Amino acid sequence: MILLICEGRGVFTKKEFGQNEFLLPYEGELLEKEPDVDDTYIFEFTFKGKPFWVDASKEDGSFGRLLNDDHIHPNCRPKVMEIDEKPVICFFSLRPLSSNTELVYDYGPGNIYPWRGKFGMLRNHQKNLTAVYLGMPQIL
Ligand SMILES: C[S@@+](CC[C@H](N)C(=O)[O-])C[C@H]1O[C@@H](n2cnc3c(N)ncnc32)[C@H](O)[C@@H]1O
Repeated sequence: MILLICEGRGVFTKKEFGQNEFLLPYEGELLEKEPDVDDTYIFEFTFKGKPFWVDASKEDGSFGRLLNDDHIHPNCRPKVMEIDEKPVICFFSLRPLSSNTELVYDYGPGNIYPWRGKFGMLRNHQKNLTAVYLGMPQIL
């Protein structure tokens, strides 16, 4: 995990991945009712026609909750998997990824993401320049 100037924390690969490879899960509390908390770390999805939410607001040391948004050049995507009859959100690579690549996915449509303006575009082209190391990165 690395701290970025604009986005806060971000998750980077520490090895190569092939296309469509499993990367990591989005861990948190699985809920069948919309939680009444700040939605920063809430992942909403449908499974078997029903709405679900994963509440990852707890700082539990997991990485899935720390992936940033890039709706223009996402390099991974969340997929709803079924494990023990329960839905689990797993991220898969959209293309081969080299080591030291920030994992980013498209948070979805909407005008609710303030960074998707001028500065978001700037970031997409200057990513290498805005990344700074603060502490030890962790291995995925
Ligand atoms: C699920 S968290 C991602 C991890 C977050 N960076 C952190 O440090 O905890 C979502 C939040 O990250 C930030 N974020 C995500 N993608 C971003 C982007 N492309 N540009 C700027 N901020 C972003 C926003 O503050 C957003 O509310």
